[in-house]
Amino acid sequence: MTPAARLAAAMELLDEIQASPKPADQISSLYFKSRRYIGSKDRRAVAETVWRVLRTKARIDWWLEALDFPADARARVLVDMVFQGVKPEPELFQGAHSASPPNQEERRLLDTLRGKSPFHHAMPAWVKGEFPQWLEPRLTALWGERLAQEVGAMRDEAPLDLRVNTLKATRDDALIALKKERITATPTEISPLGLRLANRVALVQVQAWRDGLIEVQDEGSQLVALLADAQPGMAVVDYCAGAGGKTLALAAAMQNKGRLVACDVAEWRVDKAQARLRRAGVHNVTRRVIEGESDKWIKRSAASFDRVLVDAPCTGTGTWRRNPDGKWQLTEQTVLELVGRQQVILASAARLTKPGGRLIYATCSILPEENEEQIERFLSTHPEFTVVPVPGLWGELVGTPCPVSGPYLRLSPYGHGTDGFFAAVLERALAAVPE
Ligand SMILES: C[S@@+](CC[C@H](N)C(=O)[O-])C[C@H]1O[C@@H](n2cnc3c(N)ncnc32)[C@H](O)[C@@H]1O
Repeated sequence: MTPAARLAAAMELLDEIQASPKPADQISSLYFKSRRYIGSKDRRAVAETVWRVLRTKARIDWWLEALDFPADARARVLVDMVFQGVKPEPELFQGAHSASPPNQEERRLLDTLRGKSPFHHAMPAWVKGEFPQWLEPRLTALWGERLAQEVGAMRDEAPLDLRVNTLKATRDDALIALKKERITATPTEISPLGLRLANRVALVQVQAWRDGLIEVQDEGSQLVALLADAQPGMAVVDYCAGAGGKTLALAAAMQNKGRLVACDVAEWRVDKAQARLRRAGVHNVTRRVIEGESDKWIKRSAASFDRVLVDAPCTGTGTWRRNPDGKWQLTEQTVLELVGRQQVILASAARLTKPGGRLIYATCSILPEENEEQIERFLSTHPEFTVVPVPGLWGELVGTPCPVSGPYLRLSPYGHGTDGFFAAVLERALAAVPE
């Protein structure tokens, strides 16, 4: 592809992303799947432009509005181009599959912006920080003076983290295997099982991944799984298992011994877990599609699990580094709906916990209403559960210096270099609690 064709493709893909309510990565993979002639280098270059525009959309739109210019995909890519210091030379708009050359208005826009910093002192915090305006009061209440740094870190691209599959390798084994394939990785600081890659790689081509020595998992997610303290021989349920990211980690902690049930309402997600489990050499997992809270299996299995992990559906506000488009689709109404669903899911899953067993609630959200407030509400209606403070568990279960001092695990890209995560560990009383 010529640079001109790449530019045109970026405009086209961005346009498709903006026209669809589906996540950007889904639209992007459909786009490239239906254009097999686009090679991997070109794909990477086009995606890089599109993702950069999504990451800096508020800033770009602020400039477009200030200059009285309609904000569409083409204008956004042109503004990004000028902020990248690329001159709109005629070759960039010539030849097969190129976009049309900038018209007079567009030329004026590009001339005005040339050499300017993308940041302007008059930009409000939500524009500089690239988050929806309606979230500003909540994020300010959450982070106060740290707001700019916290949201700044959420704008950056996330690193690629791997979890070492202890069923097949130690962290040192995995490091050596990766080195043999000329892949540079460094041990993560908080998770004892994590490796962070210096550069993005296509893992399907990596033998260590194909052999199941490593799996993609954010460091924060690894820590949540470790806090669940799933042990060999236990009965464990991963209640919102999805495609099995945490199931795999739980199975490794259990050394393949005991019973691990991975359930979810979405059959297609549970199906996706199968190949991952096989690759990882996991054989103590039963996958189960449930109908929802009224599923008969839940009733039948009441009070029969030592560990119940609820990795609840959430706003994903902790994963903005990976899904920069998600934040622009989030509404207050969605938050409200999710909080309601989480409440119902948590109460339903709690029934599965044995007396003396533990219920672990986690989200990849940073919002207190999905996290601390959710737990407080649950505890007020479930007196048989109490909080087990994370710092007291950390030494034995994780072993690195504990990153939090409060009762819950709360991680953020700025504070910990992980995705934003929350986890609470609750324990069910051995005997019934009097009313
Ligand atoms: C955050 S994702 C889980 C990610 C997964 N645990 C992992 O580590 O890869 C939340 C999951 O909850 C599932 N879910 C949504 N509503 C549910 C319900 N009522 N009961 C069980 N699972 C549900 C979704 O299908 C989704 O897979």
